[in-house]
Amino acid sequence: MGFKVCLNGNPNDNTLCTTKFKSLRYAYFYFFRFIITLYESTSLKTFTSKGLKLPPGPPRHFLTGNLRDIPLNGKPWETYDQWKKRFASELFDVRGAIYSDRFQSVMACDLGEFDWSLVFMPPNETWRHHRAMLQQHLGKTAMVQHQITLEKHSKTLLALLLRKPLGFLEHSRHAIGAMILESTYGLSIQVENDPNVAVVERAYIPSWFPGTTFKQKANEMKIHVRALKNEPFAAVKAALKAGSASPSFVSSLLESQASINDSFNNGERDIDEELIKSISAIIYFAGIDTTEAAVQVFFLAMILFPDIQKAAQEELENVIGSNSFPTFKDRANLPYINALCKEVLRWHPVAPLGLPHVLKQDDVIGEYFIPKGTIIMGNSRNETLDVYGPDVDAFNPKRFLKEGVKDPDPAFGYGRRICPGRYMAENILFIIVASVLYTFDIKPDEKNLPNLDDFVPGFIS
Ligand code: HEM
Repeated sequence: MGFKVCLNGNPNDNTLCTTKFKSLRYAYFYFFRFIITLYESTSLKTFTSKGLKLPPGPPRHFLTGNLRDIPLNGKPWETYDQWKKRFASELFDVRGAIYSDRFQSVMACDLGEFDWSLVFMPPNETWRHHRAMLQQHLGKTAMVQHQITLEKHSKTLLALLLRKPLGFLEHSRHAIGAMILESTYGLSIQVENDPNVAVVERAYIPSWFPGTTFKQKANEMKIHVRALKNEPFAAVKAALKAGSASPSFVSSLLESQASINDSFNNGERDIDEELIKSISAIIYFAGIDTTEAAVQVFFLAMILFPDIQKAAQEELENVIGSNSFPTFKDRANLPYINALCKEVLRWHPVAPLGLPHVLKQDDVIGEYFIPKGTIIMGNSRNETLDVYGPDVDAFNPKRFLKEGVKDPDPAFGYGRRICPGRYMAENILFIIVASVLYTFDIKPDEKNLPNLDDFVPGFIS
């Protein structure tokens, strides 16, 4: 398993590197960095006296540590891959109990009031409880109950594509959002100007807005995040009261609140409204950008590899014929389409460096000392390339048709933090891929061919 031991154990460094510091902010930064350097040199003495050393890594600079080594442009996963070849080890699974913490993002948790989100929670009782609840809704067996909704919105996508093919990016986001919102809240999503879609979409930080200050952004985020949690939830409550609620995760939780309270931990931990709001809101928040990006990778691959597109269309035609649309019932008979979906996740994992895990307590691996607070990032991009043989850069679904080939699981993260929405994501990807390829040919704009170097680095690439 590949991973990157991140630098100097200061969880704030990654946050700092993406923020533009000016004048006074620089002064604050260097002052605190100086204090941290002093602190680190003291703790360094403690473990070097025991014959231990820090894991190998790029040499650190005075005051800035390894901050300047973090590549901000290009393809950072390639730099981390070079580091991994020298520094790799096994951590997330075997030592998952201590390598599953998160760093507390001040912007998201304190200023943006995102501390209810399980993505940022430390791995405590509350986090375990939230994950167990999500499992009921997003686990492998729970998927059957969402498939009708997913099929319905895949057809909405086809209708939108027929009307305006060049809007394929916005149509895909709309369809994925509708699938997630309808299965979670039972809300019927309008094709245009849906009020619930507008509410949840606004919860994304408006970082593009020129002149927006850090504080303004945080205040705005707070308002939209509260709306994301409260408004779709309030709509379900109102529908339940009026007797018009469609079955959904939220409605079933609200209806069975009392009985669930008795069965969970013998009633020690309540399923209150706050909990229902938090776990349902995180589904949209964590699921939309990631799944949308995977669908974008699919479109890109189909443009670049027309022979693969053709092979997939032939399978669909042979299995489904010409009088119907693909459904989940066809899935078992569509091995090439299933393999193509896996190849989308492997070829360009949309979260190429996963989400940072943080070490909860000091640890020793061999002769190395890993200080508490060290950030560990799985190099998922590298993981999904490494194990699949020499033609790793090629988009080749056939690799997944061979016996015993591993699924591209690192695309969904690691250990105890592995993405709880992965089955939902795979289901959405399948129905979109099958429906779109069955109905349309995807062709590039010859004058404006996409370039593989145009992938933008970031949590989602
Ligand atoms: C192709 C689509 C998706 C990809 C590639 C993806 C990938 C990831 C990754 C890499 C992580 C971090 C795991 C770690 O820390 O090791 C994560 C976490 C998470 N994902 Fe996904 N995800 C996808 C779709 C979804 C969907 C559809 C949902 C919800 C329905 C979802 C919900 C979550 C949540 C709640 C977490 C936080 C888990 C925790 O911190 O304990 N994801 N995902």
